[in-house]
Amino acid sequence: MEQQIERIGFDNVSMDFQTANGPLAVVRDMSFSIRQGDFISLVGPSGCGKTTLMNMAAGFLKPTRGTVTLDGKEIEGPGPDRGVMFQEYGVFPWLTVEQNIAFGLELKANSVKVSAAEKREIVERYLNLMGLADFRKAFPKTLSGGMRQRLALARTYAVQPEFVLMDEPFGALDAQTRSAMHDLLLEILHAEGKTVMLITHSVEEAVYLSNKVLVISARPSQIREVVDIPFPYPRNRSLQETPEFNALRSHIHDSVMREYAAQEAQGKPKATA
Ligand SMILES: Nc1ncnc2c1ncn2[C@@H]1O[C@H](COP(=O)(O)OP(=O)(O)OP(=O)(O)O)[C@@H](O)[C@H]1O
Repeated sequence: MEQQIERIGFDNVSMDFQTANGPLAVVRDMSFSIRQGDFISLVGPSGCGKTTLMNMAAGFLKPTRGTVTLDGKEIEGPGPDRGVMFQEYGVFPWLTVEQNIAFGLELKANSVKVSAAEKREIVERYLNLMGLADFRKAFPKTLSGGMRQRLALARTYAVQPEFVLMDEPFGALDAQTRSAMHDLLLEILHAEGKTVMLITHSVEEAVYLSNKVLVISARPSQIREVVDIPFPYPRNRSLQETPEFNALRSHIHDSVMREYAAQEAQGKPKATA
């Protein structure tokens, strides 16, 4: 079964940061697998190390101990196989909408041959898919928040990464736009079959989008719970009205709140770096 193949593996991973107040143990002995086709969400208290874990998968950070692997090989750095989308830095303000989408392709062209015609076709495809075709010459500052987010998604997707790593990508959006982005994302994933790692503070978002939710504990973080989300794809909004959805949501919510309380009890994070 495709679903069972491990693609990204965290094997006994620990991360300590050196801070002005001494070493800070952020991640401790964490092991988990992201399998082909998974949509896996990480939820947990603020500052517990979710971004740190994503940065390791992206290849921006190496663990202090343990290994993070891609198809069994240790991850040594970033690559076009992993598209990363952050909340704030998804788009370049000095490039137009179409230039932003094309940007990743320029980088990719260094490693994989992409012809000019192919590039145009990919840019067109994502302009249309994201409803941005009429804004191709616009600069990001003239777009709404939702449009900018769609642009960021288009840019990440245009490179056609196998993995999409997203850190709170919808955090700044209003509820309606956020909800529309969820459905757009599910639609694209259904069409293109990607493997996704999402960090979110919204338990509802995690349950709606994922097939697996990892509840991360207070620091030094470990996996408190792995919750399988059994709803088949494609999903739609009516799922959120079901008792099964609500039961999972409140279970995960309670679990996260316990970790928030545990982290509060440890005192405020000492690191300011
Ligand atoms: N380069 C660094 N040097 C020192 N400390 C760091 C560094 N990067 C992160 N930290 C600390 O590690 C902890 C975990 O940070 P991280 O950003 O991974 O948490 P998070 O779970 O993503 O938080 P949030 O949900 O608030 O975004 C924090 O206390 C942070 O201050």
